[in-house]
Amino acid sequence: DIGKLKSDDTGYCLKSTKKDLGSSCSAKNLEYPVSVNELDLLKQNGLSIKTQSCPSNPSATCVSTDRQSLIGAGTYGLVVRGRSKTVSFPLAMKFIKLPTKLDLVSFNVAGRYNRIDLKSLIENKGSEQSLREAVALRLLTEYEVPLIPKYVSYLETSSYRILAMEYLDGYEELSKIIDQLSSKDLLFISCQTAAIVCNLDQIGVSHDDMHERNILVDRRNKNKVNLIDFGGAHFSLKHDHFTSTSNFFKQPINLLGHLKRLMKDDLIDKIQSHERKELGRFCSMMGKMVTSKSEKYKEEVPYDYRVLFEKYWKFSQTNKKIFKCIS
Ligand SMILES: Nc1ncnc2c1ncn2[C@@H]1O[C@H](COP(=O)(O)OP(=O)(O)OP(=O)(O)O)[C@@H](O)[C@H]1O
Repeated sequence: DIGKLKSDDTGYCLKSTKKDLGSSCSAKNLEYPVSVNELDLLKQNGLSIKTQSCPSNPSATCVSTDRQSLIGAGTYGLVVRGRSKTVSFPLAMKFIKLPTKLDLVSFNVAGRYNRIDLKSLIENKGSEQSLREAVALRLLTEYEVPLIPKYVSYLETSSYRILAMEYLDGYEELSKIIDQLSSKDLLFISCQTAAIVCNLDQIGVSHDDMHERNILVDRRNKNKVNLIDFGGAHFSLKHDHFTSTSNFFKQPINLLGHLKRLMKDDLIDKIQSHERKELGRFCSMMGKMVTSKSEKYKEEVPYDYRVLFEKYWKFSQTNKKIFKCIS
């Protein structure tokens, strides 16, 4: 993982881009010192991480970045393994150093369980303010949207913003394995991604940073997909923003290229052109297709979408209205 990182002027590690492949990030940039108070705060919240002495100052304590602890480092922070007393699954804990220019959102909470009030979030108005990614994951966890890391906790200290979420154990970035996958694998992975996107769309969340690095795949578990990195997520209930189109059908260029080759008759091109005319059409057609009880209703779904949904991507919907891809 360290091999794919690079250092930049500000001293943060950045994910490598195509241009800087091979550059490395010095260990100093992975130094995240933690104070006794910060460790206490984690403990009070039932959270724990592995620590080590800091490489540049062995008398200080740092977040451990050994092989077992380090998950990765993105543009904003370090992601390490952790544990929580309140959940049974392992955690991915994202540490973001301050001051980092961060995208925060305001919202209110309501009800017995202090759930996020979606309307206040959409309007970006409310008494609470938090990191966009933490709010998005918390909202999706509250709505029980599957195939997204579950939100566990969010803490702020004088040096860090810390997001604790479910660790996706055994998953790999699609970008790293895409060339080793069969046509059948790619169809199933893209189908699951489309289902996730339409589940987000129903709640009013658009990911807005869809690319193969953020699509994680578990090859040991029937190519199960999870979507990560909600730092650029947006909230709206117009149902016309994402929809799969502006993101899924445009951004993961490599995946899209594969799909174009796999699906006959320029199907993806045709659907893209429908989507350009009417944003939101893809997810509404998916909904129509899964709720059509008879062939007669299905005939109302335009031809290109029917071919896509009957031949390549098959969906069902649970009683909680969650779209699922049928393998
Ligand atoms: N919940 C998770 N489970 C497993 N791995 C994760 C999880 N979240 C993030 N990662 C890994 O940690 C690394 C950094 O995460 P992420 O992409 O969220 O960081 P970022 O700083 O927002 O990155 P970006 O540069 O894409 O904005 C990635 O390599 C990703 O695969």
